[in-house]
Amino acid sequence: MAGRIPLVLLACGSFNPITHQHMRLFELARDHMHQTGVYRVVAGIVSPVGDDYGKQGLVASKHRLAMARLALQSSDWVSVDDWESQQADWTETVVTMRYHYNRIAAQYHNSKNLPTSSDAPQLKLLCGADFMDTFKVPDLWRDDHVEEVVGRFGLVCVSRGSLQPDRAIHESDLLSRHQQNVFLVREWVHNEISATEVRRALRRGQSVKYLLPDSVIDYIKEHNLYTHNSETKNKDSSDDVITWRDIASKFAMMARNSRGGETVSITEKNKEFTSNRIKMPVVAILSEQTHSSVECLKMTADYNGYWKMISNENFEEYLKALDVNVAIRKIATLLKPDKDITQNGDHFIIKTLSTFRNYNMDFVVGEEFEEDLSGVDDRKCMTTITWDGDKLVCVQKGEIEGRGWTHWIERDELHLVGQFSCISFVMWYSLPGMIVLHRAATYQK
Ligand SMILES: Nc1ncnc2c1ncn2[C@@H]1O[C@H](COP(=O)(O)OP(=O)(O)OP(=O)(O)O)[C@@H](O)[C@H]1O
Ligand SMILES: O=C(O)c1ccc[n+]([C@@H]2O[C@H](COP(=O)([O-])O)[C@@H](O)[C@H]2O)c1
Repeated sequence: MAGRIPLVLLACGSFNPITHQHMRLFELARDHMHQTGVYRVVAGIVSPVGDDYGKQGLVASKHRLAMARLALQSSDWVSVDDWESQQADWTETVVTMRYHYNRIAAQYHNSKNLPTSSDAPQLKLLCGADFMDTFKVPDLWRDDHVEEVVGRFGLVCVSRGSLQPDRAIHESDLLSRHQQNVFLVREWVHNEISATEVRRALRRGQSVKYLLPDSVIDYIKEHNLYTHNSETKNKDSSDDVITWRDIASKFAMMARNSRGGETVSITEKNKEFTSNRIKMPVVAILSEQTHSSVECLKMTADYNGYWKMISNENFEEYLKALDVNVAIRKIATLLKPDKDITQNGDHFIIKTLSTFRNYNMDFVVGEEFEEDLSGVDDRKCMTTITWDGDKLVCVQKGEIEGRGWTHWIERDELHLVGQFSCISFVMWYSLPGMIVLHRAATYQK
């Protein structure tokens, strides 16, 4: 590793409490940065946010620091730093980065026995994909701060669930401009440990063993940390106190966890909301203009997943009406194609997979595109998919009138109805591992 740039990774967050996955972030990031052939990771820092952050259920920083220290006893390169949490007010991330960068640079310059060829260490922010997604929440981050975080320092971002950080970069001019300084790390072992879920389990008296180190579990028990009472800390006392931070954290949580239907609704316009609970970098003024940005945060149902077909009604009739030849019809009706759906906001990739043929759709809701149905009935259509509430409604304009389909989710079942003028088919999918009883009558057209 001689000649490489020494690198320190800094992770900022609540760590409420620290989990195994927080620590995995460091290991994944270090491997990735070593693979670049450019960097040599020399240290990692966990920096828990101060108590003024005001996030729901945030226990005192002395406990979050103590738990992080216990957890990281097994690491010989990652440590916990209390500077951020000791500040009188909530501290913006870039301020924490500047502090650590200056501290590390001073140490480097004061060090007597440095090889002359040694480069000064760099500092990069380590985060999960949900953290990077919060950059786009209106008025949450100052643009010049994001510019400094990614431009001056740099970001190492680890994938989380179905969030697509490469798309977030593509859609942001600022992030695209500094793309060479944003390192995306793919976590192949999907690990959806979330501190929120850990706290929920603890409140319910359920086991969190193997999600957290035993020493942290013992600490939580000893100090009776995560209870129904602690979770109400910083909870809105009044419905009309809405801050951008509330919206941001709700948005990030929904993006990560939502399984349908959850929305952020702002009922009052042109009203100024200030928070007496947390120090805000901005005062959120919900004007007509910002109201519409909040509307953008609405999450519709989450279609992500690998869906197994469990029922298929009237499909042969439908294919027949589309003039699909008898041989293909026979094969198609014997198959049970699965749906592999990747959804990132309004961007969808729907793969229909079978042993005979695969059919892929890649679309953005609301944007018309030319759909080539080769392998289905070999026609072309101008296709637009729109939201009708939580339903995805597809209109396929072309030779056949009234052609289209509708997808929707009920509990853990995905439904598909395809139709044109007078004929329709119904398909029904479940996530693997679910036991679903077939109640055809309920779903007949
Ligand atoms: N399972 C995970 N995969 C990838 N990144 C994660 C994961 N859990 C946490 N992180 C990242 O760790 C950092 C600190 O996270 P934080 O303390 O907010 O924990 P969290 O599990 O995200 O909490 P919460 O459940 O309350 O949102 C953030 O950058 C976050 O994106
Ligand atoms: O610097 C900012 O403007 C800024 C805006 C929003 C969030 N942050 C930081 O991002 C982290 C988010 O942590 P969490 O637990 O809310 O996911 C936490 O360390 C915050 O201080 C920072």
